[in-house]
Amino acid sequence: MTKPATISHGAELSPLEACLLHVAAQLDRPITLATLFAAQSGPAGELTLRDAIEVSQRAGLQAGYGKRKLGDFDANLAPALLVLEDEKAIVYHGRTKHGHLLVFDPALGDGIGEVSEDKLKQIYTGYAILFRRNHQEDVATGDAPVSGHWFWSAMAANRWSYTQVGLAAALANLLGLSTSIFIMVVYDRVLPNEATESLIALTAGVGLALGFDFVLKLLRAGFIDRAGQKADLLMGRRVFDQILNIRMKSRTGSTGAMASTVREFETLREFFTSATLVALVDLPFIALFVFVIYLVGGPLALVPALAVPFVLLTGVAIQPLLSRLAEKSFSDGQSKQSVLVETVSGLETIKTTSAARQMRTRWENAIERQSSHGIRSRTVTQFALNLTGFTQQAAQVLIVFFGVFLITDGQASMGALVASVMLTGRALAPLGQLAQTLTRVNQARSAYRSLNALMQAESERPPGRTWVSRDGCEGRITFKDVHFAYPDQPHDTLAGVSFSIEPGEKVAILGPIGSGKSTIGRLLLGLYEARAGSVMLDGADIRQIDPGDLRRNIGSVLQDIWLFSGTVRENINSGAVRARDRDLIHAGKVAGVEDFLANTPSGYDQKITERGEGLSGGQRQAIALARALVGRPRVLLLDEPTSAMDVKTEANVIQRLKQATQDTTMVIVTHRTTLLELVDRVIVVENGRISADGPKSMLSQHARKSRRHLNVAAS
Ligand SMILES: Nc1ncnc2c1ncn2[C@@H]1O[C@H](COP(=O)(O)OP(=O)(O)OP(=O)(O)O)[C@@H](O)[C@H]1O
Repeated sequence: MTKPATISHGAELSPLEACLLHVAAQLDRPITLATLFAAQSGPAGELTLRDAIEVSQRAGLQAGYGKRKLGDFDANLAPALLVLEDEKAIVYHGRTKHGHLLVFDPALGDGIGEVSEDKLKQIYTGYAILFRRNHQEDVATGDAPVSGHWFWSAMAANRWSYTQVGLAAALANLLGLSTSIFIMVVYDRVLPNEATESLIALTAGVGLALGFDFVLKLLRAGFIDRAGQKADLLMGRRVFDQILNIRMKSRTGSTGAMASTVREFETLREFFTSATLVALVDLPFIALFVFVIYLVGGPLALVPALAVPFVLLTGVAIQPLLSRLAEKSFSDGQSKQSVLVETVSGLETIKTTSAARQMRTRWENAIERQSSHGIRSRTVTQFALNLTGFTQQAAQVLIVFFGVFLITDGQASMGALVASVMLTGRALAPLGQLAQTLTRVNQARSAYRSLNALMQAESERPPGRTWVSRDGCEGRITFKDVHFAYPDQPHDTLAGVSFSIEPGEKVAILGPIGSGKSTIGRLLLGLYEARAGSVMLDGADIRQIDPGDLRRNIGSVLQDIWLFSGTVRENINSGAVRARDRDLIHAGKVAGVEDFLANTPSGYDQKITERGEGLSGGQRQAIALARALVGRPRVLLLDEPTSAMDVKTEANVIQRLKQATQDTTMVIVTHRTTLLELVDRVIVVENGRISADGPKSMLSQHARKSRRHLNVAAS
């Protein structure tokens, strides 16, 4: 048996992944490993079929998954990905003259081989993914048609469900006429003639219509639910992916506000998948009811014909007010959420400082505003609701009033009057919910607006964007006259920074606080882009490298350590794609994680709470360091990696790190002289500029001057 496809740092590619990379390369829409890894959502971190389709679409391919017989495959369908049993896959390329199939099988290496149709039939699941290229222009402009608008394309995908809802509503409304007509016929024909047989036949007919109506309503609810589920599936992931891929500079507003915006996805989804929509669908049928009243009761139709526009106009009149109130209540919700998130995440600090009062005041202000806007919104809604109720009842009373005159004049029958009263009630019924529906329309619109702004924010992975795929890297870092300013900052944080670090070189970046040291690291990781100049890895501008590939090759420990809830193992392994146990243990040893895990019964499976609470600062740093090391990256970027460790632990970590990273390019941002043991060269940054760059010995030659200048603490 041959070995499975591998990538440079050892993680194995599944057959599906290898096949997808092969197809994408064949169709000239290459997919980078990083893109592939970023899409994996299977339980064991593997690529699912759904992920495969999503990745293809992002890369500018149209991909369709479905059932297809092996005999149907001809040259037009190549290349196609055939799903085999046991989670295997191959790529179909065509047929030979003898009827054999030409296939790429990742288990057999890079070439294309032949296989007989009968042999393949035994393991083919019957399902395949077919691919087609989007036009190059679509890809270049980033609007590949398959991806479409995050919201409207999902709605469009539901068009059949909504057509069904519309048809069901039309039928239900037609059937709704039956009871009124039934009563009219009973009054006018059955009662005077005592026609019991007709009565039985009519009752059976109406009974049938009511039963049908009941089933239709059930079906309608089912269609709407299905549309909701589909919308969830199509939009939910896109919204979350956008959060993951949003450019740091586009991340505006607080964490709470962003979370609140995303939560509003629920409001939007619910609007399009709830009874509210049904109420809107019923609106056009009012005209039908008024027309039937005209047929039945003649001039009586004037009453609903006037009542309906009256209620509708009231709705239109309160619309701007409701819209303004919905916007306000939306932003109130955001501020409330911001205060809440900030308070909960900073609880320890808030308790130990006098910030509690400040946060409570902000919270109370937000609540007060929300409640006062809520009251106003409810008052307006209630007013409209009462007015509609009043109009409905007044219309029915008026119909009876005029109806009596018409009957006396012989222009209408008793049955026509009763039917008109019932039909008027039915015609005005959808208007009863108009005020609430309008409120919800406005809420949904506010939610859509802010979610759309989030979805339109600049992404690191815009659809259709392709990168040059690079597997490994040598580790040469170059900054060429880099200028950079944070968003909304008037001054450049980095003003013309240039340096070059050779593969395997170890460099410390020193400088006073706020001088721009960490910013250099953020630019290297591609978290922010230089305003002018370029940041390069192995001679390639990092803007040409897939951000995932870039960060996979640069192991980093940032100044603010962030651990997520889960086990120590999960936290460390998140630093690599499918990390192997031996890499985990190696990284844990070097970073000093094993030292403190040795005393725990669960070892690497020890649970960590959110943000690593429950661990000491030094322990958190050790886990973060192990996370940076586990993928055995060619570049290490460490921003104060040991600042919370005691002297002995730090010394041990430094010794082990020195041995483990002999070939690694290392950039350490620090104030601590102890870490200088790891480096050969220092770069000094002051006010966003490089003020010195040279061998480490430069520090001891100018020790006193440097200390004062660089803020380097004595060890
Ligand atoms: N996200 C941000 N938005 C706006 N300004 C920022 C942001 N992060 C940092 N800055 C500003 O950029 C400047 C440089 O910050 P940086 O974090 O690079 O400093 P540093 O040299 O690493 O400092 P320290 O030694 O304190 O870590 C600071 O003046 C800071 O106020």
